[in-house]
Amino acid sequence: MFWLLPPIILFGWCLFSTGWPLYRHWRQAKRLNLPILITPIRKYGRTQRALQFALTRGLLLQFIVQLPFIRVSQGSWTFRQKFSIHKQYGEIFVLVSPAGCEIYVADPKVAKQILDRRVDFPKPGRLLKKLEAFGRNLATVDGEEWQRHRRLTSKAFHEKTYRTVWDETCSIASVIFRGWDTGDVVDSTQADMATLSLRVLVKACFNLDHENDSMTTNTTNVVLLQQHISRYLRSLTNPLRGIAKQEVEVAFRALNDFITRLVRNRKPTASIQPQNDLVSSMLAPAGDSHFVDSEIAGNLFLFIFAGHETTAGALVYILHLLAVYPEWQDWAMEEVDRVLSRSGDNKPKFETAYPECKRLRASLYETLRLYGPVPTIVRQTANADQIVRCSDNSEMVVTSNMPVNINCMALHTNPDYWGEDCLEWNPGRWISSTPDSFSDQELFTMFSNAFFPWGAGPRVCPGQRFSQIEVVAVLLCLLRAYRVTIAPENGKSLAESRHRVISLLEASRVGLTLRMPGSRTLSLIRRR
Ligand code: HEM
Repeated sequence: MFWLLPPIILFGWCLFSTGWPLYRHWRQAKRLNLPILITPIRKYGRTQRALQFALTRGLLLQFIVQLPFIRVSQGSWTFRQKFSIHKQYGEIFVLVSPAGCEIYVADPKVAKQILDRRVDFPKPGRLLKKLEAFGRNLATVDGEEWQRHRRLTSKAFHEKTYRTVWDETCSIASVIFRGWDTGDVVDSTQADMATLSLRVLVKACFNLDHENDSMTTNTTNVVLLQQHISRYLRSLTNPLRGIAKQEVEVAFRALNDFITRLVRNRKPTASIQPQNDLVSSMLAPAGDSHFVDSEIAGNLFLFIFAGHETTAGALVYILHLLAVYPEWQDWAMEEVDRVLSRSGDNKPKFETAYPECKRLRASLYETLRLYGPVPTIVRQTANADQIVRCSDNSEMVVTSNMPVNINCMALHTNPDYWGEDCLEWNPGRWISSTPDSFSDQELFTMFSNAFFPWGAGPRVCPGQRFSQIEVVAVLLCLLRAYRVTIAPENGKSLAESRHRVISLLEASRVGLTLRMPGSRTLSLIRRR
């Protein structure tokens, strides 16, 4: 019988090491007076990895897969489950695991209060430390320090910047689409959109010209820089995904070198010849606030990452969605033709063309609603309890040091706000006139209460307008000359290929941002 002892001890230990913390956290959760969902599976732990393995290989029975605690224990669950868990547990619930308690919020009124109350609900510092390898930056600091970072960086976003974003995007996108127009299939959508958005950022924020500047003399350099960023960021979100340490170090050194050279080149002339861009804004003191070198480096890294990874992701999704839904592509094309015929110019101007592109903006909003790069916005309470008012006017007390996640995916797919077709990609929902009339069409704002792709409140994304202009310019350049379609795969019908693309969209994963696992081949058909 002695042989039974080790497995019994092991089983007892597992039970105790999971059960005891689970019990303590459950007691803590009870104080919140919220619905409780308990999972014995620890986020990022070994059991979660084993579960993920079993789920991806279909090794579990369907009824087990459908258990709520299994549904919230898989990676990227907020994207995959959409509103469904909240439908069962309510718009606000607390998830209890051996690692602790976390509140999930899909109540728009509560989400807005949390994002508005920057001091009561700061960002959880420990999560953001990873983004500080180059120095402290706007996304990783709080309190007065955050105010200083925001003041010094926001000076860089003005109408001239936006005009540069528009012009630069139009010129780069036209070249990319000409390159795609070979009659062949396009399998470089992700790489090309990442390069495009990085080049636009490098021009608009750093005033570096990819053709004339010695730092980014040719396409290869931007592509290389993009690869280093991508490798470095992947290593942050998933250190276990087999990226060799050496490769990460090479990527880190290359990025560090780029940032250091950029600052060194600009420092001597920053005060004599300010260039109105992000680098100038950070080098020039505003009143008595200024940045030290590591903060400049930290912010340059942040803007490189936040400014291109998110927009590139949105572009990849939108191109695939337009290809999957040709009827909405026709609808968007109608607007493009009208905007271009009005301006009578093949080179549409930012000031006149952009405000007219409402259907293109609607297509972006609808894409971000279902495939926004940031599916969850994380906050926590500081050292004091906080009271918030819910949509049903009841009060909720959030205890101190409690993680609070705004579940944007759930907010964006709640049928009460978005209707029964909430899971369909339907850009028309954003336009308030009859679908085929232009005269009185307006972009709907009634959804804005339950729509948080760029966050909200004081920490709302400073690149919101930047990214909208970039995406609209890409779509305008695409649809004025081409139609984008799914390239049928060998031996598959078009319907089957479309179906495969939809499955791929739904297989997206949440890392630092939401990403499709690879892009499918698209093709361009010339319109005229
Ligand atoms: C479709 C494109 C984009 C989306 C969906 C997006 C989304 C977001 C979201 C949700 C946040 C807030 C996170 C939070 O509150 O914790 C954020 C913050 C931020 N974004 Fe964006 N973003 C986009 C493009 C950009 C661009 C183009 C830039 C820069 C040019 C940028 C720079 C930043 C920065 C610096 C922050 C941190 C702000 C702070 O903490 O005060 N983003 N973004």
